[in-house]
Amino acid sequence: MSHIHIAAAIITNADQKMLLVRKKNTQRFMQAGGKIEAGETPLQALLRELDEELQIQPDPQQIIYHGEFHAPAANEPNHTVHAHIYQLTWHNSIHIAAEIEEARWEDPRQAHLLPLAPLTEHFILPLLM
Ligand SMILES: Nc1nc2c([nH]c(=O)n2[C@H]2C[C@H](O)[C@@H](COP(=O)(O)OP(=O)(O)OP(=O)(O)O)O2)c(=O)[nH]1
Repeated sequence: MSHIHIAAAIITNADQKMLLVRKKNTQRFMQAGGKIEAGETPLQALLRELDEELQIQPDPQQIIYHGEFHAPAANEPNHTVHAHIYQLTWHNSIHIAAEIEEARWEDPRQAHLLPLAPLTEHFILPLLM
């Protein structure tokens, strides 16, 4: 079993909805974020991914760290994600990159109705309940 190290974010808006993204050619919704590259801290990786995927540049001082969570990887069989999970609020617009097929603001109580990555289903939603 291989490990994928990622940094990902719980992003909520003024309506208490959470942002879920579905990447191109995949089925499951998950947190914005992605793989941590060599030489990057998890927070640096998060800020880079949020800029790349959503064109947002949140203030690092306003980002809360929840810790590291492990779950089966959504899109890569026989891989586990080791995810550094952060949380922030975002009240402005987002502009999704080509690698994101769909982004939606979802009520956390309704999110279980969507196909979700295991990390989101088993760790993120319980954090928000
Ligand atoms: N971003 C993100 N990835 C997740 C979550 N849950 C989960 O299993 N993953 C998995 C999906 C992928 O197998 C892996 C992230 O890889 P990715 O391909 O999206 O990352 P990346 O943007 O850095 O893209 P690349 O370098 O591979 O092109 O982690 C999640 O909530 N957010």
